[in-house]
Amino acid sequence: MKLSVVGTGYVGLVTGVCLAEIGHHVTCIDIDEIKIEKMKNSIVPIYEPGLTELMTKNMEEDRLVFTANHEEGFKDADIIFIAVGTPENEDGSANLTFVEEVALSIAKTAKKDTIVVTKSTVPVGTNDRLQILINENKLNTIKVEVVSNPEFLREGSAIYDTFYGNRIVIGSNNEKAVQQLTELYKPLAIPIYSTDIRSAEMIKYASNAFLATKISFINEIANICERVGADVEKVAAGMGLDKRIGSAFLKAGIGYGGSCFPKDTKALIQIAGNVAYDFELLRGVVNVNKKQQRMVFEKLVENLGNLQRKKIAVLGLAFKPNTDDIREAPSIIITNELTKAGAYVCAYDPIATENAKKTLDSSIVYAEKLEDAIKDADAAVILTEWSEIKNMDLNIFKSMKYPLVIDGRNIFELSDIKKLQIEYHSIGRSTINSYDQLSLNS
Ligand SMILES: NC(=O)C1=CN([C@@H]2O[C@H](COP(=O)(O)OP(=O)(O)OC[C@H]3O[C@@H](n4cnc5c(N)ncnc54)[C@H](O)[C@@H]3O)[C@@H](O)[C@H]2O)C=CC1
Ligand SMILES: O=C(O)[C@H]1O[C@H](OP(=O)(O)OP(=O)(O)OC[C@H]2O[C@@H](n3ccc(=O)[nH]c3=O)[C@H](O)[C@@H]2O)[C@H](O)[C@@H](O)[C@@H]1O
Repeated sequence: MKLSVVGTGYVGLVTGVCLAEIGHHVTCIDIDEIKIEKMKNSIVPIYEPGLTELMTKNMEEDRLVFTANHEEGFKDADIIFIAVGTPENEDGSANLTFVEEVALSIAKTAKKDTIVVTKSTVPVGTNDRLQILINENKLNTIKVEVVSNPEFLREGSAIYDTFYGNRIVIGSNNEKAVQQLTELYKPLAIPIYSTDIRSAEMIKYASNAFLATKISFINEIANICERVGADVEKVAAGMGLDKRIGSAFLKAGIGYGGSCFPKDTKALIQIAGNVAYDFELLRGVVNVNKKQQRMVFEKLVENLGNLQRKKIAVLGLAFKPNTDDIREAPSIIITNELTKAGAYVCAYDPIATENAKKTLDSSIVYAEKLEDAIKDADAAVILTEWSEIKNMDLNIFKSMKYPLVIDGRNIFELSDIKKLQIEYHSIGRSTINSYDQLSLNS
């Protein structure tokens, strides 16, 4: 099939490349001409494991091309995927400007019957409105069928998720369109769940909101564990053994970040609000997350006191490992608080530093190596569970001025930490302070 994918971000580019890999001819379109030029030269503009190799392979095998010109990109398309951003408006609702621009552009330039597949996360009712928008603005006598096909991939494992996802959701009342999409996805051998458009749109928000709820729930449990002397890691493991609960998304930490959970939870609260429904539970989830994102900073102040001129090593900036994405990363909030408090922040991230430089306070210094960030620091905070940080030689903490470590991701075993002379605080687990004990004993 001949496909076009509009938007070459984390979703669009991965989708385009994977669809080419299963044999389709794909044209990826983006308004960002610099991005398009890069991709034409086999440069992937984002960090996503495995993407460069797969993209280059499919370009060489003539199944993948790039253009900044919508008309050229739509010319031969049997199916057009919309994968542009739907960022958050100030009131928390989803900004549909980019999606609507693409729909209008399809209406004005498409010259053959086509299916328009919305992969972008859009509020319930949006696809119906896009259908009307296209029908009312069509310049050619063609049939355009709008279908909802929400995306469930995760950054950092986007290619794996595309090939081995749990389900593909197709929302449409048009049997022919569903059949054509089923055919398109057949080589992936992933179960297809076909439903009406509005339910498909809601499945996306409900799924993200549910996962966010699990995270806020376990974070609340973690905060209680700290006060009652239980260990959240053990609690989560014990809970997860119950298949009805499941062990996924029960990792306590510094709250969820990223380009989707924060915006999609707020958008769903808005979607509910628009029909006069107060989604109380989800408001709680969002508020708990706000509180949790500040937790590392608060633990730091509690244990170090005044942060003026203190060197704080910030280990990890990306919102999760294996991505360069720092959109809504807890590191933004924490480094802001640190700089506001007069601390000298020395940050290290294996991949996300370039993006961080564009977003974080200009006073932040970026270390080339993990050990450079830690050396002579008054405290270190761990914000992303990169394997490089997880597997670091713990003796590096000896080079700190005072070995206070606040681990926001519970990446170290307490038994390993006990072997060091260190003051170690994590989330929902007991504090280890062998440094003070040792200094008292000596
Ligand atoms: N990032 C993720 O892991 C996931 C994102 N989603 C959803 O997918 C959508 C896209 O997300 P991302 O890929 O993260 O976005 P992104 O921000 O990484 O990329 C969006 C791309 O669209 C391009 N664009 C904007 N307007 C355009 C236009 N008129 N024509 C052509 N290109 C245009 C931008 O230049 C940019 O390259 C969002 O609705 C998001 O909620 C869904 C699942 C996973
Ligand atoms: O709509 C989206 O954009 C995507 O959002 C998430 O994917 P992603 O944001 O890439 O990453 P996750 O692995 O879900 O992590 C999100 C955040 O939750 C945090 N998290 C995750 C799991 C956990 O147990 N605890 C926890 O704090 C992570 O550190 C991260 O900050 C969903 O997992 C995807 O299914 C969805 O497609």
